[in-house]
Amino acid sequence: MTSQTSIVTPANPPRSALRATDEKSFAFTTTTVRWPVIITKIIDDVYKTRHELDPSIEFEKMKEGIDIMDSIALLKYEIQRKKPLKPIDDDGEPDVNTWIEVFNKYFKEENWHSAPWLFTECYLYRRTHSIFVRTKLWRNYDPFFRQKEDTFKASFVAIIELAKRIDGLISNPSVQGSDKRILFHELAQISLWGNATDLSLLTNLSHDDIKKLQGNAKSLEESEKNILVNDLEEVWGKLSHYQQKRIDFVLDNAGFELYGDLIFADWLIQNGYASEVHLHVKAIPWFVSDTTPSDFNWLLGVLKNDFFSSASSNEKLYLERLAKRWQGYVDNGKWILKSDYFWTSPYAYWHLKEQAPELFSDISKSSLVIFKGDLNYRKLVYDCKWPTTTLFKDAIGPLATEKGAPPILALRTSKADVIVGLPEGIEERLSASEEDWMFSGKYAVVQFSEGNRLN
Ligand SMILES: O=P(O)(O)OC[C@H]1O[C@](O)(CO)[C@@H](O)[C@@H]1O
Ligand SMILES: [Mg+2]
Ligand SMILES: [Mn+2]
Repeated sequence: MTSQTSIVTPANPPRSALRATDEKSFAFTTTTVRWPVIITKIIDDVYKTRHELDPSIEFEKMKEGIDIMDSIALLKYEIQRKKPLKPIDDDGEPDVNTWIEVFNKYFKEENWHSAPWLFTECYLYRRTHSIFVRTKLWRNYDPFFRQKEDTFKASFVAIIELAKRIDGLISNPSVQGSDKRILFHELAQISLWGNATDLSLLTNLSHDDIKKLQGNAKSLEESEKNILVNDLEEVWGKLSHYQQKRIDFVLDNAGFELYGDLIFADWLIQNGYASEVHLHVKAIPWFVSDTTPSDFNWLLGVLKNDFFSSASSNEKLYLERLAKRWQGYVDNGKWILKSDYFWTSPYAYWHLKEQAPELFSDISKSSLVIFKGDLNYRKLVYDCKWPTTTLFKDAIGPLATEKGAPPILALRTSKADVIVGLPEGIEERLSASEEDWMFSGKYAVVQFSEGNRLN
């Protein structure tokens, strides 16, 4: 066990790291069971795309497709045989030197199980990216796009419901002050539970989930019971006092989760709680479902088009109105899309200021930075074995205390075996009846840190 006073590095987190060497951990299940499935799906996807090509004109792309499938299969083999990690090949990407450096400094002697899980998992997606980026004709290919698109299609019912809901809220400005508080809770929860659609856990929206997302008071109450710590009321108390009115989202998954986040962002703008929303997305395909700039543009595009063929003309109207308003935010600079390579780096967010000073000073200007989803949470708390009663502020380290640290809100459904900030007794109570409570995605935490503003 490392102590908090020694220097924190990717190989030496503030507590001992989650690792696949612990066979009872979710890190182990992920490494041995979930990754092989995820990787096999990449191969299937490339196979499908390749099959649709015309050999008389796309011969070279077909040939490259075979090489890609080969390299991906080799990657799977390395993982399953617990092979040593190797440096990322110099693929010319803007972040490749960081990866090579971190590898050489800390992980040269490690294998797929011995290195911290946070590193191996990020490294897996960076290795995958490298395979595509080193080709000529598949450089910009996203092997997860097909899955993202399918899940979005399947979320049709909830998408229409939310479009109607936000339309009603916006065209009815007579909602009283006290109701705004309830709406804030509702929309933040839509954004929170949207994360349950994460593709890497291979889950899909069930009919019940969809109903929960429709936002009636009863279902809201019900899902609220599964939020183990909820700081939303504290954030609500501050929201109307914000001077800057800039809110940032460090986004997570594309498709339905992104849609729910944008519904929330739309409401914040319409009600004057934010005048600008900065949306941080991933620069490369990441953890299967994460939003890239092209996923964001795709979403705006399909809402405008006839993507949902089964929608009635009335339903299409709601979507069109919403899409037009959202496109307007983008065009007028109210929604600002950003993708910094730090978010897909091997570093936990304890290193944000040190590794990405410009990004740090940028988010310092925000009134509230909302971190979505499980991986962002793992990176905030350094993915290590904190006692579950550790204060959130302690677990996010420098991001709570450093000069300029902005107010932070984590909206996280719990899908990994790390969680902090729980009241005494919760861990014991849940562990007694649900072995998988920490990583099943059933429970959530909503945690706030006020940061250390300059003024
Ligand atoms: O999209 P999210 O919520 O960050 O979840 C990412 C998934 O990847 C992991 O972080 C690791 O596989 C899981 O814990 C989680 O299922
Ligand atoms: Mg995911
Ligand atoms: Mn994700």
